[in-house]
Amino acid sequence: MSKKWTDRREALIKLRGKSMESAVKLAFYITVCCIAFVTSKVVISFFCYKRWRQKQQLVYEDGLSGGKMVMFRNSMMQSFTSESFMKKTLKLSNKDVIGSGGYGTVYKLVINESMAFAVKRLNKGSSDRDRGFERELETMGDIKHRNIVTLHGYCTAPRHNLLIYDLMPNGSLDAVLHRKSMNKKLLDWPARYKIAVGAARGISYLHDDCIPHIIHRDIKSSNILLDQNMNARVSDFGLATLMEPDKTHVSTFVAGTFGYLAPEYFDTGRATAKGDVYSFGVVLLELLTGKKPMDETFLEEGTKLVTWVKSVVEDKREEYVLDSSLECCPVDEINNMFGIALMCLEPEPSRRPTMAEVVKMLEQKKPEKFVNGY
Ligand SMILES: Nc1ncnc2c1ncn2[C@@H]1O[C@H](COP(=O)(O)OP(=O)(O)OP(=O)(O)O)[C@@H](O)[C@H]1O
Repeated sequence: MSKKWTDRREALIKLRGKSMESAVKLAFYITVCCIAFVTSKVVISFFCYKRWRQKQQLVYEDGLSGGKMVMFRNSMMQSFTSESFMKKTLKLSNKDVIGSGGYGTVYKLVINESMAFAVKRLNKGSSDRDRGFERELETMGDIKHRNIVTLHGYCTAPRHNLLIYDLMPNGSLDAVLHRKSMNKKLLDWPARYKIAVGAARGISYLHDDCIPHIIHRDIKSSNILLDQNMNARVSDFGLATLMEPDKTHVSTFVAGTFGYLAPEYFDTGRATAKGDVYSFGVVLLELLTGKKPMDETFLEEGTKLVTWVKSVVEDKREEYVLDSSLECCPVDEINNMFGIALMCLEPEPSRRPTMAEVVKMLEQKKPEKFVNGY
């Protein structure tokens, strides 16, 4: 009797062992199947994305000039080919110049009565850098936001690289604010506030919503362009990175512009999102005072816009530094913007707000009367 029980127990144990073994095998097969399934999905998605990207681009290689033009396809671009576009860009001359900066010259390219672009001709780099240039531009081509100047395509040719942007009919904030020939009346208080909010939204989008996150590195009033409704559009993002000589090392190359650079940048040479916040603070001061960060009178007195405003605001004499054309504007709204500017200009980066926080603070105190809405 007891032997019978022992046999049964052994048989039972063997059976359990076998079923355990098959359960482990089953789990193993299920895991392998799952991994294979996920991997195949990733691979398929990758190839689908590559095909989609190819479809999104119109590529034209010009055998004669050795150039290549890539247009990111969108509804605006459907009606003409890269070939005709390239031919028109090759005809651009001095009479089409609308501006120039540290990276090159900007031309107005008119396609027809209803369509025009801004073409930026960049000084040429090495071929290695050009490959990096193309990769980065493909990323930039994906960025679409109403407060960012759209990049429609690019052209690489042996002697120059071209970037094709939306043309901003009202030029740059710098020109409207500081050039005597421009109509400063366009910039009443609500218009300035709208520009501040729009630019903040654009930069916040680059910092938080783009993957990978983008640090602009050169926020300044000449990189804030104005569309037909005086909405702010941030331009030139990524150019500082594109043009950097060697991205794999910490660079001593100063990518930004004096007067806008955060103090820590001079010590570390590292660009950060908080550095952009500082530069944006300088732009807010420009909007409030109507003065350039490196105004000649500041240089003569051995000071600069930020230092001058900080000392006056500490004494609660904001009206003394305010642009004379803003004197009749609501004091609390103006003080609010001064307060936000000073937070952005904190010497210690960790004490500065993020751009998302700046957007929120600006939106909380919007002026009641806005030009063309928000
Ligand atoms: N998309 C655009 N639409 C209309 N005007 C533009 C456009 N892009 C640039 N501009 C004009 O061309 C000028 C030069 O632009 P660019 O970006 O080359 O130099 P910058 O920003 O002034 O200086 P830096 O190159 O040193 O940053 C701008 O100030 C602006 O007036």
